[in-house]
Amino acid sequence: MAADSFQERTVYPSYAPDTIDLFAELAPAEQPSVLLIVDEGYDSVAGVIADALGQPWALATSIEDVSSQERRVVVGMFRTAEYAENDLRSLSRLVINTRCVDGDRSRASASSDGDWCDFEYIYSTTSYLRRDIARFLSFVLGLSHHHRSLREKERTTLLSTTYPDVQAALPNLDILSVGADAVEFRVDLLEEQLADGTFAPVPGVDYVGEQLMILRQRTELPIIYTTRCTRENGRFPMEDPELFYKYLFKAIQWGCEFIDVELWLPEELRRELSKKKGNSRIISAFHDFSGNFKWGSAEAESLFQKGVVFGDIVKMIALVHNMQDNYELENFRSKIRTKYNFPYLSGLNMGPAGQLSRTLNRVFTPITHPLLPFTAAPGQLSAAEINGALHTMGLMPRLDIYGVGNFRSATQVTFFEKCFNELSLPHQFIHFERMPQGTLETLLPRSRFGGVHINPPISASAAQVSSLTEAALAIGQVDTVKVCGEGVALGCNATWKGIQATLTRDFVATAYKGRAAFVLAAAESDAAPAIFALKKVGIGPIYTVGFKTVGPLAGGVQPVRAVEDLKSLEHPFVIVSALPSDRSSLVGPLLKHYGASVQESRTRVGKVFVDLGEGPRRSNAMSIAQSLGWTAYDVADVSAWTTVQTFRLLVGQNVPYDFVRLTSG
Ligand SMILES: O=C1C[C@@](O)(C(=O)O)C[C@@H](O)[C@@H]1O
Repeated sequence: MAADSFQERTVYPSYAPDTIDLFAELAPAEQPSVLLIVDEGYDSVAGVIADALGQPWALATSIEDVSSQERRVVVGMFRTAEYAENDLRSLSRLVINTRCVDGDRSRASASSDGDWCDFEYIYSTTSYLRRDIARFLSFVLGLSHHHRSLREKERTTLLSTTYPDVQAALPNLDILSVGADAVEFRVDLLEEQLADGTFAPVPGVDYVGEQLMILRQRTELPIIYTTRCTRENGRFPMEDPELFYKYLFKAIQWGCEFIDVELWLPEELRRELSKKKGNSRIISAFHDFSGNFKWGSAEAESLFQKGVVFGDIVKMIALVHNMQDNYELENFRSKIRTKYNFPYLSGLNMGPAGQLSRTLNRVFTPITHPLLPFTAAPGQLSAAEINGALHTMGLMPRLDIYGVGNFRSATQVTFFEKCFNELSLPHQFIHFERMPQGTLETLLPRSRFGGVHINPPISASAAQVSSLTEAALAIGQVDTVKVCGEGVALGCNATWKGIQATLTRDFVATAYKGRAAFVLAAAESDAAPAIFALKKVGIGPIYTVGFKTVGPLAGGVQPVRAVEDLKSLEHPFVIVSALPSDRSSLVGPLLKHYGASVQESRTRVGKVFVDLGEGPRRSNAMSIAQSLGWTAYDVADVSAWTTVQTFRLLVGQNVPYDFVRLTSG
């Protein structure tokens, strides 16, 4: 990119609620063609990866073996096979080096050097393997939506962790990351203990990879990978810029969502990282600790111009001593928006005098937490402190957020109150058991009305809202009404998002592409969010049992009228049951019917069962599904993901799934 090409950058809408959801967006074009390099004795990872992708797999001992496989077959080739780097490239497959850190380390290979592989997957079989694999693959295949959903948020924050060993963060990570949109992994602060008891001056690549793996297994948040140099309040030595390149390039290969690239690094290195970044995004970072930095200077503007060449986000941070510097930063921020049309400036002042800027910045504001060992920079604030300050300044008015319905109401009230408390949000959660007709009309005009979550949902045609999201319209149901601007109420559906998040927790979206699904329900309305979610992941034919689909969701959906029909239908990859408890005994026989006939090949047993039914179940469908080797989720899994979505829609803040599970009992 030429030095002045920032003017040609794509500019994204600063705020667009989920109206941009289109079926085509998530449904991937085709199944990927993947080659895994595996160590002998560790080849079972190829089966797990293939299963997460919903593709068959095979092992190969030579390049010729790989070439003879169909492209959709995930091939695991032993590292010991004879091959040259060019051979790998000529296969036109996505090459992923795998590295297990369990057990006898001497048998596992060290981290790879160079770019002979596209990505490197570091794993441990002891816990969370499947969820971690699905997340990694979704990201490297470009199927994750972190960047898009961050773009859509009005304010984003990053949790600035400062651990010498991330293991120490794990017990508190769920609570630490309430309100955070990303977690910063400070590579330079890691302390690797060597065999002689001393600490490595720079943590080794293998150690860093393992620490990253541990962190990623415990948070669904995107990672910001940072190698902060000594001059900018970090510990990475500056003598050798190549060292930074080596570690940052590894971050790309490890599938980190964001990498922090310091602006002082030679242009060549920054260009190279930008060329190779794939789906990762670059944060161009500049810190000034001199205490003399002037936001109004020509230097500040030219630093921005330099940063934006290879930076998707530009971070500029200066140590200040005067309140005036905050006003100058705000002028600078608005100049960057108007003159360069660039909304992704993260501009901050460090030191106590700069704290105002930490409340006004909207892009990846670093946050600390009282449970962290120390703050990563002078003047850093917690999410609670920032929210408190915003409220005091009148920038975060107190809102009344309503919850309607009796199902799980007690836990929902507790959950919202806990989050408001933890984040020092000024809002109030008000709960009604029922919503008599006309309630919404009376709530909407109230000045403090901040939105409502309605369970069970109301019909989209009856919702008295200004507009509907595409999802709410197609599903025909509104479960959340949020306020977007004065007097504008948007009717949304969060349930389908909860179902979609559940479906893609252990499987990559491509696994669903073109495969069949069965949906069981007593009425279309009970199944509509599931059908929408299934269409979003590109599922093939959907067969319905117990109801018929009419209206916007009917395309590609076919009712099963008689048991004999089953013989002629494609075997399902997914079964979703939304049956009420008194009819839930229908599910078991269907699962058994297809469970017994899943042996298409030894590699394709992975199938998905989702039980959306509430209340006591007549059958133990979950255990039947699990005993047949299916991945099974119940309504509590879906509800937790739906709560994550609802909280985000209504309050604009992120809460981790595990925190929701924790607080919901
Ligand atoms: O760049 C930044 C911002 C920061 O320096 C701060 O001022 O909060 C903290 C660092 O961890 C982070 O990498």
